[in-house]
Amino acid sequence: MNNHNPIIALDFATKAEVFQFLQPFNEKLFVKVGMELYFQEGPTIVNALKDQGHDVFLDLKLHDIPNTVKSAMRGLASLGADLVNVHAAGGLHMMESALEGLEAGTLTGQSRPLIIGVTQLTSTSEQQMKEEQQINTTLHDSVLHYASLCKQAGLDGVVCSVLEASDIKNQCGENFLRVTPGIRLHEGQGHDQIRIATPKVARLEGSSYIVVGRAITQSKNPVETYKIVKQQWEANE
Ligand SMILES: O=c1ccn([C@@H]2O[C@H](COP(=O)(O)O)[C@@H](O)[C@H]2O)c(=O)[nH]1
Repeated sequence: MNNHNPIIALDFATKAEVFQFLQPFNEKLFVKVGMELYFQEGPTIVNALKDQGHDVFLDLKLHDIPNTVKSAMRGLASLGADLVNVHAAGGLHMMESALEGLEAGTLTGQSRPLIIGVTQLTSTSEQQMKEEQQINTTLHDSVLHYASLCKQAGLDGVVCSVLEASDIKNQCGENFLRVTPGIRLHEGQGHDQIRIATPKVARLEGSSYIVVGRAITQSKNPVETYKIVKQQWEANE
């Protein structure tokens, strides 16, 4: 997996829309398949993207009882995705089971997909977390707590916002991945996201990977916007 490439969230409804979008790029990308696309197109969308040489993050955020998640991960392991995830809120046992399923389902000769845990969604605010989830701490501490739970379960990293990336790096180590959505080039374009940052801030704060959806997919010129995002993300200063 190439962490110089921003991960493009392919939040489209059909395979046709995806390949129309990808056609002008003419290069190997790191893309994310989420629920919208996977639930409509199924596993073949992962195979098709891999056949074109792209790295794939399969973002299905599994969250169920340990046995169900283990069996689901066993099935997902053979699809060829490079990165998969679960909700850390499912708990330590669920995350350990997810990892076991992934290891059991990985085909001989293939490497196991990396697995990360979603801490607090980047669309969640501290007030919302306190009122709706009844978690009585700061959002920052909740994210750090979930990160240490993910590490304890043997996961490879977390999904978090840029705002927590540097403290997770200090707490869990450089090699523990910080995958950060909620990326925007400009203020005031957050849509439903609450904890947002630019690609440049993500780099400075120690994100391992950035996930960028609408800023690229809904821009007038997605290839040009991708280049701007990548330049901010990669720049050596
Ligand atoms: O906490 C999370 C976890 C996952 N996502 C996903 O990332 C993209 C972000 O899309 P934008 O259009 O750049 O907002 C989207 O597919 C989410 O499902 C997230 O945003 N936050």
